[in-house]
Amino acid sequence: METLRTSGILSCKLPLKLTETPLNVGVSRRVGFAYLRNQRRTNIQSLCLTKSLTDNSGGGFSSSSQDGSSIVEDDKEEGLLLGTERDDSGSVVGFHLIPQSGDSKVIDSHGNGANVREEVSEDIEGGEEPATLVTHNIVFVTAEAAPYSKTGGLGDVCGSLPIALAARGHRVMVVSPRYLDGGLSDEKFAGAVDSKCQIKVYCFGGVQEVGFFHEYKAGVDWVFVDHPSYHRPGTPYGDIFGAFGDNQFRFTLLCHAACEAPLVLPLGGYTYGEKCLFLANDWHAGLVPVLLAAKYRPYGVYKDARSIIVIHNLAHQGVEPAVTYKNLGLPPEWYGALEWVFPTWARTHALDTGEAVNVLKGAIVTADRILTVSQGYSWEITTAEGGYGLQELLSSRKIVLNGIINGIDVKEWDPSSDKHISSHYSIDDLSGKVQCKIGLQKELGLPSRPDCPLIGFIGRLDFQKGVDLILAALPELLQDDVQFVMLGSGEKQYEDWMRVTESLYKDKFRGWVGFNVPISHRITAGCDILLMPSRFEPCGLNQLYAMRYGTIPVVHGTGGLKNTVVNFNPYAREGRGEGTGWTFSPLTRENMLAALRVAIGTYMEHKSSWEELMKRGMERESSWDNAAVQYEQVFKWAFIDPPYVS
Ligand SMILES: Nc1ncnc2c1ncn2[C@@H]1O[C@H](COP(=O)(O)OP(=O)(O)O[C@H]2O[C@H](CO)[C@@H](O)[C@H](O)[C@H]2O)[C@@H](O)[C@H]1O
Repeated sequence: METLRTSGILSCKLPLKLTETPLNVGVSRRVGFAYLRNQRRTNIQSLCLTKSLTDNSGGGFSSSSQDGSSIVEDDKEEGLLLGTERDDSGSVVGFHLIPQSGDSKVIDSHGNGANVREEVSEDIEGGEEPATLVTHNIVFVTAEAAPYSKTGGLGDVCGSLPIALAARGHRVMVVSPRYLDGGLSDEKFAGAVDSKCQIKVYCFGGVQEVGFFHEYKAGVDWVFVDHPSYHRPGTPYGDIFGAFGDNQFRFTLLCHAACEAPLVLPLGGYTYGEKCLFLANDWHAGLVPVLLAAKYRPYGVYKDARSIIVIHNLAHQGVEPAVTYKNLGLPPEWYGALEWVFPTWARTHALDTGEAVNVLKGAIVTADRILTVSQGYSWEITTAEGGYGLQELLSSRKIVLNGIINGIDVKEWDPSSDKHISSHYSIDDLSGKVQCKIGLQKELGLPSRPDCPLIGFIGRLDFQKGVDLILAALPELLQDDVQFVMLGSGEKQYEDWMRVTESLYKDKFRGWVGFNVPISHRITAGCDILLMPSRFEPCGLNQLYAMRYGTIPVVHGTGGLKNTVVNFNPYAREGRGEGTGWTFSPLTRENMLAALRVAIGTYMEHKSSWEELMKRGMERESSWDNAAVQYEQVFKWAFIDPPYVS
């Protein structure tokens, strides 16, 4: 089958700088200790020549070895203790360098400076604990990455987690489409230059020429896959007429391109090589683990790579009619991996056999590990209520299923420096918050009333976010002396409802239909309460932003909301109180109204409790640092096991 060729290598127009290191299989497998040392010297020398690296600070530096993991090297020959880390099958999965003393440093392959990385100690049979630094070549594959593209939380995560991992010494690439819509947003891609490297992707009955653009920023290689199908008005997924009909094609291209990128792109002079760790995000990237198993490993490529499917939202699985399987560039015998049969009740007519392909299912049965964005959600997806039909499959892989709560970009979301808000404030001086509230009321044309409780909602207007509950409860809620602002876009019925409600409650309600990041910051800062009645919420970011801005979340106790918002208890800790918001459950209009009314009552009548609530939320550690450490643990587990599909 044509698609089995790793055609990208052959058709890459840019001559690779590292011609002495063939991009073939088994580089890492043949690596013996002596070979490795020599090879590393060669690499480091050429790295120094290419990039004029200097490291005068002592300690050491690292190179990215051709096979993947970075090796921290002491610059004194006699100080070097290097050991290979092997898995059960004897494959090299990492390298240990144990410096004799002093700090170890990691220099990224772009030579843009040294990153001092926390040392990770490993127990070695009860004796002294030498430091072990194992870093990885990580390839994020995602349909969106902020600030280049963002329609929701996926963009936020894939725009900030890679930076956090790069700062910890990993070599990180993010592969995402180069969306151009002919408007102002195209400027976001202005810093990405054409790599002049093109590959051929064999799929959908033909051959597609795909290019790569590249920008190195914040320690990360941002790689944008270029193809005419990404150049059109609308969001990454659709336009005013709905979802694009060719999304399966567009994201198939993304996955094929992402699998080739580490092999063909000499970023900063070096390819990432075969020993990568792919983080495939949601169904759009779900073909990556399948391609590794079906297209590459049978031909000896990516034998030592690992893949993790990161599920941000199980409700979207990339399901299309079974006949489309032949378009995906996969060998026919792998059909079973994607095979999906709808239950009888879900079929549309008597002749509907219910046969389909499900890309996310393919990822779940081929990825080495599965991650979700909170512990709560990692359990929910194994249940009939939260599994969207995949619960049994996910349960069968429970042993490799973990949840890690998302972090947030604490620089972008910082009330003491946020460029989008009218006044700055911090936990030590909250006075600016009321200015933000007044500013928001003015901007939206609401009466300027600093004492009136202002409730906000930000998010997609759809079933997941529980907008129907807000719609059902608002007429009653607006009987009280409150103001309510909503920012969102999505289902037309809700957008229309927002417009009508605004005209009915001119002094109390404002609905901003659309996607507007600066306004989302101003609502987060200006409101007193943020409402999130999500039916399910894998993690949720808005409640994290809200807490950081001293805005109290009132949320349905589900998934990541339950894991991140601690219910307010004024009597805990000998009357000093604890909690950062309110969680209600089960999800009913009455429960939501009751929780809101308790929150409003506390705001009106217990000012000091309210301030304590605000401060506890603002103090909460939400940076990516914690999450990045947990991700590293999962990476480690991924490399301990042999590839799930070899
Ligand atoms: N109209 C608008 N204008 C401006 N900004 C808007 C907006 N509507 C939404 N946003 C922003 O988009 C992001 C949405 O974050 P969510 O966590 O709600 O993610 P979402 O449901 O998209 O993603 C999924 O992935 C994320 C990441 O893993 C999970 O947190 C989440 O639970 C899961 O459903 C936030 O930054 C929010 O401020």
